[in-house]
Amino acid sequence: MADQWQEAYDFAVQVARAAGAVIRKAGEEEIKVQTKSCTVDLVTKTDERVEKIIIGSLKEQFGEGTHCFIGEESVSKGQPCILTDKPTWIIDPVDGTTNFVHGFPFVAVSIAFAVNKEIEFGVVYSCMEDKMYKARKGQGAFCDDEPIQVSDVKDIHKSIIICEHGTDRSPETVQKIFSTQKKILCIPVHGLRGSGTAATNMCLVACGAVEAFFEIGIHCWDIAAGAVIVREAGGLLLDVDGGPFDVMSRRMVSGNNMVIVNRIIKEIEIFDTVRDDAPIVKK
Ligand SMILES: O=P(O)(O)O[C@H]1[C@H](O)[C@@H](O)[C@H](O)[C@H](O)[C@@H]1O
Ligand SMILES: [Mg+2]
Repeated sequence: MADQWQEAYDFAVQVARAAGAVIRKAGEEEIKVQTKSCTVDLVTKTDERVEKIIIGSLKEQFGEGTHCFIGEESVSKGQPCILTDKPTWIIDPVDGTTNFVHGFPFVAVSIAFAVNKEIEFGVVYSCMEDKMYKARKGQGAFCDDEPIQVSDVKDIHKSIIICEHGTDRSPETVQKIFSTQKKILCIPVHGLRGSGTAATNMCLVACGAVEAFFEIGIHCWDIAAGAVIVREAGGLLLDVDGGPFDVMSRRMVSGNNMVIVNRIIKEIEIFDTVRDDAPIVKK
């Protein structure tokens, strides 16, 4: 049953586009900002509304009960964040909420679909740029229906690397993040960048605009769709310690080839995070 999930893939593209239109419209109105885990972890009514629209449409299309859902805002309200073998949608309704709040024009809808814990397809709609990135396992990666490919640069000195700062502002963590960035910048590389959305960053790796993107502290909904897009564009993903990529681990290096990725890994100062699927400890 080679094309078992084609309908779901096509539908995800449609849903992401519609969700992006809602975000664009909401960006023209007054945005009320609230916080989640800390004062720099922002959320808006649009994040919640768009997640409801996406999950509602998917349930209507595929039937309640047959598919599982992991959505950023549902998890923050206490829904489980466990990836099982069942068909599971992994959704970030607004990746780049801080950008959205500030009018910084990189905001993405990220929708991934996993079966047997493997990501079958991913859709990232960069809604302010109106760019639709998508990939299905074994079928290549696309931006607006044009095939995309990672860069062929092997010399780290000729690379651009994306790194983000995340939302953990403890001085020890910030120190490690800046120390890592300083070491990479001084290799030297051509430049460091960051769009403020992990999903978009991964698409920038996939289309060859940058050579690598790494982050500790991201969540499965930030990177699940991007992961299959990077792989299908010829890139690779690893854990920040060089081990296998684990979508629930909150750590990831994505890049165009092993030479670049291994060189980045050498410089990363790792700090602790709690896995997305860790049991919730009641206080
Ligand atoms: O919370 P949203 O969905 O906007 O996503 C996160 C980004 O994707 C990260 O790369 C980024 O570093 C931030 O942690 C940001 O929170
Ligand atoms: Mg996100």
